[in-house]
Amino acid sequence: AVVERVKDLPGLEYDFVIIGAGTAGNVIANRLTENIHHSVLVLEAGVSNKEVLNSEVPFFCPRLTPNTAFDWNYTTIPQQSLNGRILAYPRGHILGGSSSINFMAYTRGSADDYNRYAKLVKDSGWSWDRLQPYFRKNEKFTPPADHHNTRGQFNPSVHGFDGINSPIDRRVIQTTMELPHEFPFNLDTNSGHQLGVGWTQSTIGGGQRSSSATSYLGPRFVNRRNLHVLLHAQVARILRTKPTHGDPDVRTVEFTEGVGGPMRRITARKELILSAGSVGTPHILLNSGIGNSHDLSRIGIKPLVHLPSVGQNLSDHPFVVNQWEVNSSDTFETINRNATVAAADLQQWMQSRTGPLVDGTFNHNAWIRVPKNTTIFDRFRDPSAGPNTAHVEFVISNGLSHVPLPTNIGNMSFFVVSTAVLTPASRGSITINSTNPFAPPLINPNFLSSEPDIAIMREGIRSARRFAAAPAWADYITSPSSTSNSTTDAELDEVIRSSASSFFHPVGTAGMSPRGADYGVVDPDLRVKGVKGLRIVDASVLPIVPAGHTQAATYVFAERAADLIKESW
Ligand SMILES: Cc1cc2nc3c(=O)[nH]c(=O)nc-3n(C[C@H](O)[C@H](O)[C@H](O)COP(=O)(O)OP(=O)(O)OC[C@H]3O[C@@H](n4cnc5c(N)ncnc54)[C@H](O)[C@@H]3O)c2cc1C
Repeated sequence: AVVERVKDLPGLEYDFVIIGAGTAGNVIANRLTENIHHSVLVLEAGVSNKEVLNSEVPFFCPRLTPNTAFDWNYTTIPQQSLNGRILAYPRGHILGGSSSINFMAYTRGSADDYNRYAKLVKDSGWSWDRLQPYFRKNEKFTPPADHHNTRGQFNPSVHGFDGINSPIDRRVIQTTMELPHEFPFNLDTNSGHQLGVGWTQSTIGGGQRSSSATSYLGPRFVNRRNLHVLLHAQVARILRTKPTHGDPDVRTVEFTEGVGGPMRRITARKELILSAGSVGTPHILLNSGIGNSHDLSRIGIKPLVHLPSVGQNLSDHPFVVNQWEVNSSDTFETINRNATVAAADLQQWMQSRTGPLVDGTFNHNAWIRVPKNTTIFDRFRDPSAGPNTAHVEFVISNGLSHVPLPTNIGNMSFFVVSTAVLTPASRGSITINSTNPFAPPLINPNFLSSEPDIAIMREGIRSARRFAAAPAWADYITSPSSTSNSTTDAELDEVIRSSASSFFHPVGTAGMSPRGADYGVVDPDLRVKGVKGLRIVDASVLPIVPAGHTQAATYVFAERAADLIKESW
């Protein structure tokens, strides 16, 4: 059951206590309670996902962030390489975590990404091949609610089976035929061989969002007698359970009951599982004295374990929007600027889960490597996980998706290609500067601080311009891109530094490393180094960001983690 008060819980004794009912946390909650002898409590700071319309209606996903009740509403510190700008850094503050507020793209990255993880942590269990059963466990492939024919849009053999037709789809596919060398069509970019242009697969089913809350905590699971979820429970820190010899035993957690409510404590009988995400997880560890002891002592926090990698090694994807004016009004701007149109579409969605709102904000992604003739890698090591891994992604959209729309666009409509650097060399951090556990952490993605990142972004923008210059767009696009005057490296750099922002994919802040390594935060079985009774299962353990949106990797890591935990008990 999901409850809002401690008094509504059956008691305060649980085998496992999970911190964070997010993407990964709910996978663990579901899988551990398959065994009726295991009792689980999940502590979630955020609100219920029930009847949050913008979380249900796929097309309204951009309305969930930033600055809403469903977002932690974090901002970054000023970004040095982005002209000192401060960026919004959304994270889900709702049952389902970021899976309840994200843009729903389901992209696995490349096989290279996972094989690199296995190598980095010296555990072949995290390789692409060995993770296949978990990819399938995570997925129930369903036909889209717009009833379009999906033949030729994905490869059934690489998937689990337990309103597209946007007006630009035809032109995207035509581009793959006109420029097959740079933009080949790829039947299924989730097969491990990601390169090329493919149809987007999304965490949408029956015309509405599928999150970890609607799936892993669906009614038949959340009502298990051995599973309880407490909302509005914000965890402050993890505490030593009892004095022990050797590594401290840390199965006790301190949290508030309700916003600003009293502090409570609870101790897991078996294990505490930290699933608060790439920002929340290092934040809680640092509040608990688990981090760089010198830094923690300096701000007045008593160190418990010296783990200097906590909060470090943050990698995230920066992205830039490229837009071209078009001669059609059959674009997202029409829904986003016209409340009457939106209301009619919503009416249709409510009645039948059909119409334009059943899809997210893009139907195609392109995964590309920078051209072989660039000189970038004469000077820098290629940062990709392997030769079949993209450096750049295009997210191809039928218009601008954020509301409110910019005020300076009048009645214009656009074709939009967002370019993201998938293989960043920059590393950022999550740190704290307060002993108050509820003060927000300092978030520094440190975007584009490493030279190859900006060089790759430049190539991505040039490549997007070539895409839009294909004959397929000639009778549609009516003006050069908004940044077309910028062509030299220096001019492009200015466009990038003045407009890049987060693609929302931070990982690595509690990174996995080989057993016995003197860096990293968790071992390959996800146990926190130097303590007993605590594991981390969420995106923060991925050592490097994959060349894909991060929810698929998070789900799949969590599925395997659940098996590792079950094996131990
Ligand atoms: C706006 C946005 C768009 C995105 N779009 C996509 C996309 O299209 N495709 C994709 O693959 N990925 C996308 N992502 C990224 C993806 O959603 C995340 O990588 C993934 O969901 C992370 O899962 P997680 O389990 O690590 O963390 P989360 O799902 O964020 O879960 C963490 C949970 O812990 C809770 N929590 C945190 N701190 C505390 C505390 N102190 N006490 C109690 N509870 C706490 C949070 O409230 C949250 O519920 C997007 C993310 C955002 C924010």
